[in-house]
Amino acid sequence: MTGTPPLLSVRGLTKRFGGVTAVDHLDLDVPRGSIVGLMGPNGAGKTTVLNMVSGFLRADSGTVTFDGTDITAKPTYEVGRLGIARTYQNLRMFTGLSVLDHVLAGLHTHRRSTAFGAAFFLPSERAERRRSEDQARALLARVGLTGDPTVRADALPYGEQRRVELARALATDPTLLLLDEPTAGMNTVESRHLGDLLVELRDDGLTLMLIEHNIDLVLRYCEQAAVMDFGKLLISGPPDECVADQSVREAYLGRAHAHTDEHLGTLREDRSGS
Ligand SMILES: Nc1ncnc2c1ncn2[C@@H]1O[C@H](COP(=O)(O)OP(=O)(O)OP(=O)(O)O)[C@@H](O)[C@H]1O
Repeated sequence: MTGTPPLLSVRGLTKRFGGVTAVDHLDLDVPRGSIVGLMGPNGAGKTTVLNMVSGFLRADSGTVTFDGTDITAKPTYEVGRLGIARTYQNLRMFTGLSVLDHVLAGLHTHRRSTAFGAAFFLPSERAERRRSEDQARALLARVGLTGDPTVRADALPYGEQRRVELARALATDPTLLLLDEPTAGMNTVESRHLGDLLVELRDDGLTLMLIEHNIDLVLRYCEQAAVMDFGKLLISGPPDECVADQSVREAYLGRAHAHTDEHLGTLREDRSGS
């Protein structure tokens, strides 16, 4: 990987909300074909970074470069078209929509059908629809969802809804996948299955950046970690080195407890009081 430019490169990225500097001159690289774990205590600025990279939020300053293209000011749909997909911390299932339809919605951007063809249900449209459904079913199988795809997505257990979201994101055929707490609400076994799936996706050529609080998963599945605190990058590098770093321990545990290991199973320290 050395010598290859990173797939995603963030430089001096800054976002303020009123008096809060959510992201503060952040520099971050995501190497091609890697899984990068973005960590940090609650409120550190991680989701705001994902929001800026994916075009949901406009940066106050700094740049985001994706595959050699400056995407800093690009809107979400254009960022998506260039090959970045994301999932959300809070699930966004459409009420009443089936599992299959969620994935078809992701595939939609790649379908070549026309409004005219769809309206008159031309044979080519029927064939296209069948192809899309086959593709959607294959994607669902890929993420480990083998049940009836015609059931309502919002009726599925939480962990399975996360998988639907992943299938929807994969349906857009991304180069870079951004995942905001993909294992939230999953037990250890489900989390590890998801981690194994992420490695398979990486092996298939995808690059992934995930916000993850579970240190076990970051150590197990990520080649690189980046830890934020108060909007700034504390450290980036091999996950074991990041976790062992004193500043990281202090950020999570508070200075007084930085010498203890007791909370490092899941690094999640809520400083917001919420
Ligand atoms: N739309 C917004 N308006 C105002 N403040 C915001 C907004 N979004 C984020 N913030 C603030 O910016 C800071 C960083 O928030 P962000 O959600 O990016 O943190 P995070 O590291 O993702 O936290 P968590 O792990 O809890 O999801 C926090 O202080 C948060 O309250």
